[in-house]
Amino acid sequence: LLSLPATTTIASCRTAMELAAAEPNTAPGEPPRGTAAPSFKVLGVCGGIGSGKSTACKLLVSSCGCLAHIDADKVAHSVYAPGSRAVEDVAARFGEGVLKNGGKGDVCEPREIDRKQLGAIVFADRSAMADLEKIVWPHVGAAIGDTIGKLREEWERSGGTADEPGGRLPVVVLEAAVLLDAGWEDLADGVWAVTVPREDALRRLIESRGLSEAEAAKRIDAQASCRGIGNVPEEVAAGAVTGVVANDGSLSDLERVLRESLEDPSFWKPAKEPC
Ligand SMILES: CC(C)(COP(=O)(O)OP(=O)(O)OC[C@H]1O[C@@H](n2cnc3c(N)ncnc32)[C@H](O)[C@@H]1O)[C@@H](O)C(=O)NCCC(=O)NCCS
Ligand SMILES: Nc1ncnc2c1ncn2[C@@H]1O[C@H](COP(=O)(O)OP(=O)(O)OP(=O)(O)O)[C@@H](O)[C@H]1O
Repeated sequence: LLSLPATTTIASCRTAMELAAAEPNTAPGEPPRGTAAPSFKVLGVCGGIGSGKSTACKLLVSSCGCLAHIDADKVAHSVYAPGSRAVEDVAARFGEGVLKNGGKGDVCEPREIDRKQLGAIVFADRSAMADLEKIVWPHVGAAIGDTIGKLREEWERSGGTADEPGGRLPVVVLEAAVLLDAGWEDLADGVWAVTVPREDALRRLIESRGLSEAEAAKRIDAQASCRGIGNVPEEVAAGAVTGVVANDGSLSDLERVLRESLEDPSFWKPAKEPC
């Protein structure tokens, strides 16, 4: 049986077959014409806070038939498993104050990170965040690689086709704001940046997260120096970002753009020549 971490979502809404049947020019049982299918692919999705990355990734699975969604934020949280090596490395760098109960709990209890305390330090100090990233990213990258490997194995074991009932497009969606800075684009066959006008991101963060305008602005600005967030045109020109998804309309506009993008070969890295 496939055992995947709780950080992976495999949904079962519309199947690739249903999608294919809904496509006017596609024979039932075939993936929609021109999509990245049939070969197994990883789609990296980056973008700033409030741009709509999570919303887009959920739609890619629930409405567009992609296989699974890996959320790097959740993977990072799982790296701080109580008592893990990462917990001790973080405590050694940032002090016992970033541990629950200041690290002074029952000696038999595994030591746990207090993410709120840690966040208060690193979101206010870019060089502290860089130190944290150095500790955490290698664990996150390895866990993501393992999960992709398991999904690929499972896909291949199932016959590697999208044309069975319940079959889905063999596309694993990897959501990570820091995808490019962390160097995880090598895991992906395409990298999309979700973009939104600043005033829309502000409004969405104020409405959906209850942040004040000043807090929302601070969080948006804190990510402005991240690759694939503050410099999307440059990353497109360099070929690191293969597609831009403008999330400046309604949710149904977003869904339509995602479907079109999945089918557009120019939104993917060029296929590698066989050796
Ligand atoms: C600082 C931590 C403990 C705060 O945890 P908390 O649960 O309070 O916040 P959460 O993880 O949900 O992050 C809040 C927002 O900040 C963004 N964010 C988190 N880390 C980073 C980072 N290094 N650079 C830019 N944005 C980041 C997230 O994408 C999210 O939009 C946590 O974010 C963390 O460990 N960050 C470092 C690891 C990392 O880079 N994670 C991001 C993807 S792997
Ligand atoms: N096209 C849209 N129309 C209306 N609301 C939207 C749209 N896209 C996203 N939203 C809403 O905006 C809010 C932020 O979206 P979402 O959580 O997907 O952003 P995010 O980029 O994943 O943020 P974070 O980096 O914090 O995870 C959510 O409440 C979401 O429902």
